[in-house]
Amino acid sequence: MLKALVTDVDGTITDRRRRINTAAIEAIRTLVDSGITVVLASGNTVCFMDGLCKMIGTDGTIIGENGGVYRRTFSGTLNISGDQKVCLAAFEELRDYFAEKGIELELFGAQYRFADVAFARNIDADEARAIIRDRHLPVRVLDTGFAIHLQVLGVNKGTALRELAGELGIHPDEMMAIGDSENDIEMLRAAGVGVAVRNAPALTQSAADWVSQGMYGEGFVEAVKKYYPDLFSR
Ligand SMILES: O=C(O)COP(=O)(O)O
Ligand SMILES: [Mg+2]
Repeated sequence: MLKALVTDVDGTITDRRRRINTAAIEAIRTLVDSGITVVLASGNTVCFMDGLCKMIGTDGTIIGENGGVYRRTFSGTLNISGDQKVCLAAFEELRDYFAEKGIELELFGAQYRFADVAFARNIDADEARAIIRDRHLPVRVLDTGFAIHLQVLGVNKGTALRELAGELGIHPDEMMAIGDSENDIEMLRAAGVGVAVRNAPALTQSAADWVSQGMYGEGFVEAVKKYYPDLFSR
């Protein structure tokens, strides 16, 4: 049996408007009560995810800031593998570029972030990518559908999944990962089983071993039932 489930949050256990799917919460609790480690893996901040883990009922093992941070259990040490200084320097270049066009970039949760930079989707991510490329800045632009993030190259949810697997004493092949967006691609590849929910873009779907029929939280529940049939047959 797959020993751990690593799940994205926004767009995977929530709908497009970020309302959490209550059947997904129930499914996660069934896994946790059966001894499966459930890891929430998001672009979001540690403090946001801590509250979410408490209320859903996991042990607080998380991957945050798109792999820039990860931690085993609520009381574990927070590992910071991103480099926020580099991301902030790139953000300043983007901020100045878009300011000249009369567009103001709105940072998300800056005071709560350790490793990456996130801001509102009021610009075209591809235009930001072109600026980053032209200026040879060592960051990647990620559009999650909920925010735009800047992350240093070589850090993503997949690298964090592998490192976390080491801390948990299990192999990535014994893990299942579920996601909905381009920030999930590496973790879908890194895990033994990678699942994309139906609302995921084509590139994310093609990185998955299996794609659900249902969208958002319904797709999540479908995947959990498919890969853990014994836990849901009663
Ligand atoms: O923080 C975001 O932009 C999206 O978060 P997610 O990785 O949970 O989908
Ligand atoms: Mg998502």
